[in-house]
Amino acid sequence: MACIIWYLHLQINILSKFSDLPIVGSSLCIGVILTEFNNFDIFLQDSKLLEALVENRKRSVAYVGAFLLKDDPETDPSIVSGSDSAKSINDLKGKDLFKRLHEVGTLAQITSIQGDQVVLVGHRRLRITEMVDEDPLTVKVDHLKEKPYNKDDDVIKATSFEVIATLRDILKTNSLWKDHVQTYTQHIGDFNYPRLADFGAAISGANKLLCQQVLEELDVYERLKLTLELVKKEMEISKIQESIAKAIEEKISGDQRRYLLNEQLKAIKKELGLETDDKSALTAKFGERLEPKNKQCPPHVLQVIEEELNKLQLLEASSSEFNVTRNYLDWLTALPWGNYSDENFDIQHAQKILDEDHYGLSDVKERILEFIAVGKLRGTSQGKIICLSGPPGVGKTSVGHSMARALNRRFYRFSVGGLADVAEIKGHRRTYVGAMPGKMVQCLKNVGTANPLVLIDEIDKLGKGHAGDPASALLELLDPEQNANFLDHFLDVPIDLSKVLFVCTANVVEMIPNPLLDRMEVIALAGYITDEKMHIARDYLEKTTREACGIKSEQVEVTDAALLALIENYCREAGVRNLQKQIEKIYRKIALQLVRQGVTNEQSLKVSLQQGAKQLREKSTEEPTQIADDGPGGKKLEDGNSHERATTTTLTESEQAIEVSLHEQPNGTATEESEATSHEHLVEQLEADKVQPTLLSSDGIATTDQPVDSKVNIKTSDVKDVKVDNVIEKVIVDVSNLADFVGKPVFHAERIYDQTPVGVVMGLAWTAMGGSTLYVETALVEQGEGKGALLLTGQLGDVMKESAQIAHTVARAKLLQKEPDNPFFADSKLHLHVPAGATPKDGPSAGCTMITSMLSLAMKKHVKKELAMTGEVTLTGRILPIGGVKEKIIAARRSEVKTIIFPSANRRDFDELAANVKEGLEVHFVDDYNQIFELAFGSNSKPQI
Ligand SMILES: Nc1ncnc2c1ncn2[C@@H]1O[C@H](COP(=O)(O)OP(=O)(O)OP(=O)(O)O)[C@@H](O)[C@H]1O
Repeated sequence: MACIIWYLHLQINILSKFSDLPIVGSSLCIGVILTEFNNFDIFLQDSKLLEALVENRKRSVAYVGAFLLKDDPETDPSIVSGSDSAKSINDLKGKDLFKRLHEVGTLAQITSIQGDQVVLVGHRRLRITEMVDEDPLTVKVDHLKEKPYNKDDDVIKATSFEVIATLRDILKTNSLWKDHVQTYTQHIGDFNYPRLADFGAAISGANKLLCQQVLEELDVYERLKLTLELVKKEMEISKIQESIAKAIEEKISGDQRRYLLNEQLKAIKKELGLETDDKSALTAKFGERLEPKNKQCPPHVLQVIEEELNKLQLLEASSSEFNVTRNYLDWLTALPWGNYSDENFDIQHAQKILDEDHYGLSDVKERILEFIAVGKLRGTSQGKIICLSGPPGVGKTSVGHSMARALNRRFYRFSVGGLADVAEIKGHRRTYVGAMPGKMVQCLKNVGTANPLVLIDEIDKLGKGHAGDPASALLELLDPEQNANFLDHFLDVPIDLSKVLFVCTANVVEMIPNPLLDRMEVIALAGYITDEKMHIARDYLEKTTREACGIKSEQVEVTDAALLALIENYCREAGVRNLQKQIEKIYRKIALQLVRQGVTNEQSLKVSLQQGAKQLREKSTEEPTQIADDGPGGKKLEDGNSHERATTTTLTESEQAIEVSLHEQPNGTATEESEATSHEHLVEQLEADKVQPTLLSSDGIATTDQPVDSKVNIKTSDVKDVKVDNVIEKVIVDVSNLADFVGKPVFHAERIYDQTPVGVVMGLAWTAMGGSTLYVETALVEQGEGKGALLLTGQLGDVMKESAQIAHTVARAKLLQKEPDNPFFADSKLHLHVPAGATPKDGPSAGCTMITSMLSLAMKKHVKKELAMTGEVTLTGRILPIGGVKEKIIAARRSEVKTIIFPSANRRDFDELAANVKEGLEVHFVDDYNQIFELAFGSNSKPQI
């Protein structure tokens, strides 16, 4: 008992110290989980308590009691931290403190005291019985012992094992527990069940209230169960901790990996020069690009480039501004500053190239040569804008191309047909998203020289934009006065376009905006007459098409008659594009025909080759005798393979059948005897079939040559390599089979009448598609006094309608002059029609034709046969000039007109025409309608009865 008293005494002091423990925080748990295997540090703030402890220790009383406080905010979740109760814990003394203590606590040994730090080791359980002193709090206690238990109880054993196993598992996964491992392994022999339960609970890190439960539990089995619960919970926490750690580790390592890979990628890109974002790489790239043109590059451009490069360095690589600047620099450095191709002013060379590419067009070629000659004398060819005008397909674009070739300039073509946006020419401002420079800057970048030949196609079809006027922008571009400092909106630095040679093309010159037209040198390409088309077709179109189709000239023949028929019946327009299409059509069909033939040949060849090779191999093993070839050029048999290579004979069906029957000999091998018989039979068959073997050319197309004696070839084929002469299989396109290639004629003769009836006269018209003939027909609708009137049909435009009114008046005056008593016009309602009704027509040039048609009806006289006329008429009967003389003459020739009447003012145009265009025509030039009257109704014109 003395011992107990001693203990009690000690513990009174210790307990009083414990009143301070809540302040120290971590020491709270000590009150619950102190075991003799662990040391715990606590810090005491209560000086009185500390003094008492030091005093006790000096007296070798080194034991205290440690108790957990009730309602402690750290242990009891129902107490909100910072509340009044939590705050006042430090101030608790005496009874108040006593009431707040849990009854069961731990007897702890003080192992050291350093300042306010006290190190405790727990030993056994205590229960408070009564309070002895208030400050420091001193209490009486009972020592508690576990309830007796059966050491061999299986359930207790099993539970304890489970606790141990769980603790081991936790130790494996949780590194925090490693410190405890040592203690655990050191004292493993000292463990009994209650101590194991205490140890497990002490290191579990569970809630202190739960630990207090373990402390208060005196039943060993129950205590073990409680501990097991705590360590199992700990195990789960460990697992969660592990998975959290793993996930975080993965995330971190993933990020790190990505970072590393990115860095590597950057390094690789840089190494390969692909690094786009790298500013220094970009600067180096632009610098490198600019290096060769540095000297020729204008200083103002160099300055801008330098400024932009500096700006680029300051910009964030991911910013949009950076991309804009980079794009801008890209364009700026890509332009061929000061890089010119050497111009060739050699007239002979130019003539050669122009003749090489185009037939005829002598006047056009002459104009181009003149232009080059001027360039030679001046040393430069800029300053002029050439406009090639004419109907479609007359070669405007290709003449432009030839010009570039002749002058040794790079060629660039762009079409402005329907172009309505000025930005297409002048570029967009850089600030817009997706901004692009204009066509000219694109052209310069594309061609890589600063003096290309730029062909602006379809300039007459320029659109009218709501955002600016493209014609005005073109003016700035084309005008030699302005284009030395052409300013593209995107580029924003002046570019010198004065060295660029501009060639425009147009179908109708009148449609070109006047200020533009004013600056142009118009060269008209009128269209081709039949004779010219024949030459173009023969010497140019056919040749190029044949090559394009991979056909050899000896395989095809298109006769002159077929070509003529093609031109006259299918391709009557001014240009030759349609003619080109038709020729292509013919050649495509021929190509198909040849390939089909070639494929058949190839297949049958394979069969015969296999057969022949097999037979030869058999033969050469059985009968090595060499047999001379009796065909021309035959060779001695060397081996089966050489035979296989050389044999190129095609067999007919019957031949193949025999080959197959040979092949199907029993045992798979033909006997020598049966072979001999079979071959004889084969030869007979072939003779009967009149087989014409065809030789395949290297490209798989059957080539043709001389017919061969199939008997000789086949006879030798089983022992020798066969040398078969080619069979001619020329495809001939003639008038008779032309329709098989190009279908039925599309055009029928423009001539409706052989001899025009009374009231009908042939006129000549001009359209954007070239010239054409047209009839003006006048008929009487009704007659009666004062009924004179004029009805018009045939989709006539306003000008043509007016022209008809004028014609009516002039015709009336002329009739009055010629036949004063004839009241025809005053009393007749006339109907004037111009076929074809579906085609809109306009213009004043049919004036004289209309008058003649009306007079013919009035006087009931035919006009002269094969006569056509054109000319505008004034009210007084004067004849005014018209346009498109060449086109009209070409159209007249097509309609087999022999006599043409033109206004006198057009004589100059006529004289300029080539002799072959004028050939065989009787052309009259007139000033006044009276002259036409004489020519149309001359002495041989008789009134109709
Ligand atoms: N005199 C000629 N000699 C040889 N080939 C010609 C001749 N005239 C035109 N061609 C050929 O006719 C085809 C059409 O010519 P191109 O495309 O130049 O016509 P275009 O007048 O520019 O037509 P569009 O007004 O429709 O643009 C080209 O293949 C061209 O080579």
